[in-house]
Amino acid sequence: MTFIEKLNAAWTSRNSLLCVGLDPDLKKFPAELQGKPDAIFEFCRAIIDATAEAACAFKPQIAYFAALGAEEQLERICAYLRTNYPEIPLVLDAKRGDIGATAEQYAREAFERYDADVVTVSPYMGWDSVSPYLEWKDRGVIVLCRTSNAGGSDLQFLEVDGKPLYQHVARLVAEKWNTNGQCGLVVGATFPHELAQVRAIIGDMPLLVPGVGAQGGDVEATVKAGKTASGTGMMINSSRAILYAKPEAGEDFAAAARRVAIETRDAINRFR
Ligand SMILES: O=C(O)c1cc(=O)[nH]c(=O)n1[C@@H]1O[C@H](COP(=O)(O)O)[C@@H](O)[C@H]1O
Repeated sequence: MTFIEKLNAAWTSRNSLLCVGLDPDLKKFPAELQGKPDAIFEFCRAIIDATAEAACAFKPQIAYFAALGAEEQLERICAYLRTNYPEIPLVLDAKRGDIGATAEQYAREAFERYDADVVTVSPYMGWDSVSPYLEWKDRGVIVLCRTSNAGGSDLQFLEVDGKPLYQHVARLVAEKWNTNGQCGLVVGATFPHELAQVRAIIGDMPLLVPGVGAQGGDVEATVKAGKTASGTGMMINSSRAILYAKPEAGEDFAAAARRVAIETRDAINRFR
């Protein structure tokens, strides 16, 4: 099964467009996990089990693991997802970008070491920096287009031939790079107008849409701007708002995460 087939099946069978981001930050962990040698794995496993019902995808962000030398715990989390939730796409958020020979190694890291379904990459170094990932025909590549952060405008909004650069990226990926139907784009929920522009350019290509929750993106505007005719087309990511949800009476951290994940999924579904 290819990445796109798996994602389409997950959208339909799980009735969800919510991607749960795994950005484990030790400082924010609950007291019971503090000081444990495999706290990152335990935290992520509890979050995965608590939120899987509401998720169409999981997205570990590699920096949170690599910064602590905790890649082995990321390997275990990816293996846990593969074994227990094989139907849920695993998005490795690494935002790679380098010359072809190095990109081959990054692709092996993403698709062999972590066995991810799809990896995020930067388009900045062009075709030969992205093509090594596309050699993995059953896997996916999600290219940064209009990122959720304010500073993304520094380059992505530059006018080139009368159009902003992010629109050139959208067209390039949709028309030239996506020959095997395995590409997607990142567009932030903080830019719904640009999300609609991108959707108009790319047809039904999937979008990773971070920025709801902690970054304040509007769910209604996001869904209306980015959905396809079938009411899918997006993995709408939320990380911190789910991972570090404040427990209500009687809840532990995982129950709080589950409550917020379900609320977020349902809020998204209202506008599909
Ligand atoms: O590629 C991404 O996932 C990404 C792209 C982008 O434009 N903005 C963005 O926030 N992200 C990632 O999405 C997650 C957002 O986390 P929260 O703001 O906590 O929901 C982080 O892991 C970011 O690294």
